[in-house]
Amino acid sequence: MATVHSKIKVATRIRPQLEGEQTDGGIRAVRDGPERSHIAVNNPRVPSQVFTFPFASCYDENSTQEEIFERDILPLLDAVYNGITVTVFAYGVTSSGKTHTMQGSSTQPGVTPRSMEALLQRKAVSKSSDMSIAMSYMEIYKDEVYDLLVPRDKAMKLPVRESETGEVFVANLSSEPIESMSDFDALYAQASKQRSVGATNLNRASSRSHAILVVSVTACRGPTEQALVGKLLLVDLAGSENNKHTGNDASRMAESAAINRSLSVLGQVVHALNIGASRIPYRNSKLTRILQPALGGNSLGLLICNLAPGSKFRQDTLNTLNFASRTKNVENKPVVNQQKSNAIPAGNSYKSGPSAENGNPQHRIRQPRPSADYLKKSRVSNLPFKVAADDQHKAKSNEEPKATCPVPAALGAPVLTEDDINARIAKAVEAEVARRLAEFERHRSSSPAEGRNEGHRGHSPKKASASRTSSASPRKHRSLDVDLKHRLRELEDKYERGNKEVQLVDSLSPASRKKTGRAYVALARAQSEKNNLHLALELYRKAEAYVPDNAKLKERIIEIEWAVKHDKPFNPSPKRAKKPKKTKLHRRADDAASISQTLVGGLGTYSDVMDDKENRLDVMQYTPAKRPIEDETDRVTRKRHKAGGLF
Ligand SMILES: Nc1ncnc2c1ncn2[C@@H]1O[C@H](COP(=O)(O)OP(=O)(O)OP(=O)(O)O)[C@@H](O)[C@H]1O
Repeated sequence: MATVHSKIKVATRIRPQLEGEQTDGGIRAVRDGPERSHIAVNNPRVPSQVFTFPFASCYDENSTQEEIFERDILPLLDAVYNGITVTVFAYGVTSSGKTHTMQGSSTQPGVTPRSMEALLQRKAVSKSSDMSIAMSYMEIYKDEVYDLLVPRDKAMKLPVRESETGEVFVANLSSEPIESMSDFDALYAQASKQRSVGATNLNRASSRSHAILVVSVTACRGPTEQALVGKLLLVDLAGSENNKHTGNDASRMAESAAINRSLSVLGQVVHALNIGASRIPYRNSKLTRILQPALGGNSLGLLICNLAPGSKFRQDTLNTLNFASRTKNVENKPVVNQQKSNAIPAGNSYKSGPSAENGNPQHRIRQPRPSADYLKKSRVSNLPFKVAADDQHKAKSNEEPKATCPVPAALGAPVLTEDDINARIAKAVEAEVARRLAEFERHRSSSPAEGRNEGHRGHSPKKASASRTSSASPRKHRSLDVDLKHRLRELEDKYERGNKEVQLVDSLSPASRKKTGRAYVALARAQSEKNNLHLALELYRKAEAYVPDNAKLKERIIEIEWAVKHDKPFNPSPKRAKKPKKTKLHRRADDAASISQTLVGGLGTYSDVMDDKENRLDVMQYTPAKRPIEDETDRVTRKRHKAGGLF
């Protein structure tokens, strides 16, 4: 059976306006039909432009926790119950409502308590007496993993490892059995108190870490001695931060840098998956390493993008929507996790450590590490959705190459390995052959009519038919052959180019990347001035491969895409008013912020990047004057000298 891919589902939610917050109504959730909706964002600088971002679910300010749970989460719990890993992650700028959506409050419980309640209810009504539920809870703080079920003063940094089957896991992470909601509430409340939270200007209780709750559901099914082990990962990401707004002090700034860096890697992983890169940078952060199964791997994924309605968040909103649009193209290959039930202690899927009470995480209740011989991934055909075939183990990982510990294929992470690409090319060629043969057949079967037409052109039908069978057919075959070869070459070239480009980007220093990005921007700009929008778009996208975190560039791409889609001329947004020159004192005060932000290059750091002259891409600040294309290089060079930096 063929492998079935499942794309990450994306839901968006606009939070209500907070007290004292300024909004201009520039962002709306619009329902186009029962299954179709989009987010509309006005371009405040060009009022006639409305950017639209279609998603599976778009929730507006009035949406309730219940609505989101019923529509988007509940259907996924079936999958967990059937042995599949499901990852739900909340993403968005700081104070956009991620924690509210995932955790909620006592009066408005969010996704996490509702999911736990639903799973426990399922366990209660389940005929299977051997269903067990357990939870682990961790946070990633400054790129280190800590166990939230362990008292804070005893919590050690936990390593992220990989089992021999390729399963990525957090070593020594404790796990507690859950029998009832009161069990869960007590543990969760205690653990949540340990999560790193701090006050910023934007959020009195801003999450300074990414929190990942893992709920494992083990169900032993009948006499087959097989247990299905489904997992639900509920991820409350820390928000990307613009330190202009947060007013962070030095220690918050370090946290902020770590948050933005990991989110930036998340964006890079999604970008690499989108362009079919041969190397996906999962290992560049603990967050992406742990979320690897949900990002082009073997779990089902739901991304909830939280949006803040305030006008000062407009750029962050566009960044978030941009990220969401890319994420919805990421394909996973979900598999069912099956274990022999005799490998699992009766009544509970977790081993008890010798001393759970002593607080030492090394000796607490731990997750079993499934060993290669009894961990088996298989297909289950009667699930409410389709899952991947066993050919996962044939695929190669597209993780970055590793000398000592290659990622085994059972991990299911690979998307678009070399073999995949070849398979795709072969498939595309096959489809092309089939299409052309069908066309050819159609053509042949309509020969009498053609004969009549040709008769009109002065040939006798007989003659026409004869000439077709004697000479036209081989000629057609020949041209078919040439066409196919040409197409195949095109596809191969495209793949080669894509790979080379990624390799090239990887091999360049950050400064060279910026330079190359800028060169593409200059060329793109020249083309957009000439109204060659398709070419300009292509060049801007190329530039993006070199500077993936430049928010302004992303915005420019969205604007041109909009113009191309609506067949409208592209009018660059008006130049922004120049900021007053900063004094030495101001500049010094800003230094830490802009340098760390620029180095981090995280999503949602646009203002910081743009305010850092040295690194400015200056996409929007060009004058749409009619300059000949050859002047562009000079202009860029001149500007670079003037700025004393790369530009
Ligand atoms: N849908 C909503 N309804 C009512 N209040 C909300 C909603 N979403 C968010 N809020 C409120 O907005 C504020 C910020 O929300 P929250 O703390 O969930 O943001 P966050 O994205 O998790 O922020 P951070 O990344 O800084 O942790 C909170 O006071 C929260 O109660």
